[in-house]
Amino acid sequence: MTLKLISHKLCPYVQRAVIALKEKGVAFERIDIDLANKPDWFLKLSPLGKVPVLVVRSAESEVALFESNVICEYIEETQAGARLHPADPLTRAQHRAWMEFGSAILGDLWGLETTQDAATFAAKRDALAAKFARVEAALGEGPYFAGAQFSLVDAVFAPVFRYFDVFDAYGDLGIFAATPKVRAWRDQLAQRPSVQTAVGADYPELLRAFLARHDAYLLKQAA
Ligand SMILES: N[C@@H](CCC(=O)N[C@@H](CS)C(=O)NCC(=O)O)C(=O)O
Repeated sequence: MTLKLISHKLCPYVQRAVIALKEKGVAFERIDIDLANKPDWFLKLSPLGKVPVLVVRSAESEVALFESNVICEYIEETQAGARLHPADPLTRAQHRAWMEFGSAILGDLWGLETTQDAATFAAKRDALAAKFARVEAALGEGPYFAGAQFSLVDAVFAPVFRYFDVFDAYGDLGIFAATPKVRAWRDQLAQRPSVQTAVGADYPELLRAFLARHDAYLLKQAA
């Protein structure tokens, strides 16, 4: 079986799949596409025209999986290596719920990036801080979401935090001020090799250029 991940260099949903594959030590091919100019072959594979897509090829078939959390689950179920889900069904279900929460937070983050006025920016920032307060309440003693064991919840949140690394360069957004456990978790994830290598060295530069294209309030604040 071969695995091919259709990717975009900035996409946090792609990164969670990359982190899961790297944590498992699985070989895969990564193909970056331009989302502003999607190739026809990609549009045929991806029903919503979104990355990531994982193309699973065997002697019998070639299947294109979409939806990042589904891709992570498939990787966990089929690949050897470290277990990225807890064995207990109830705890596993809780983990899946927090993986969904990680996607919801990304939606809020997207709103923050593309906001162009101060009042909307402040409201969105506060909404995001409130969501991280819920994460704070769910965290234990660390270092990872579930304690000592790195899990798919960590794979989902690591790229969320990585976005903030770039925002931090533009001043403290105040989002993590009241969430010390989230801050410690974020610092821990930043040291994980799978997380560090999930994006290229050009990531910060590409993200800044992306924000500039969206005329983000965030960048104006820094000017
Ligand atoms: N629910 C999807 C979201 C993926 C997603 O939004 N990907 C973005 C890039 S980060 C995308 O492909 N956008 C292209 C578009 O919507 O045209 C998942 O979890 O895989």
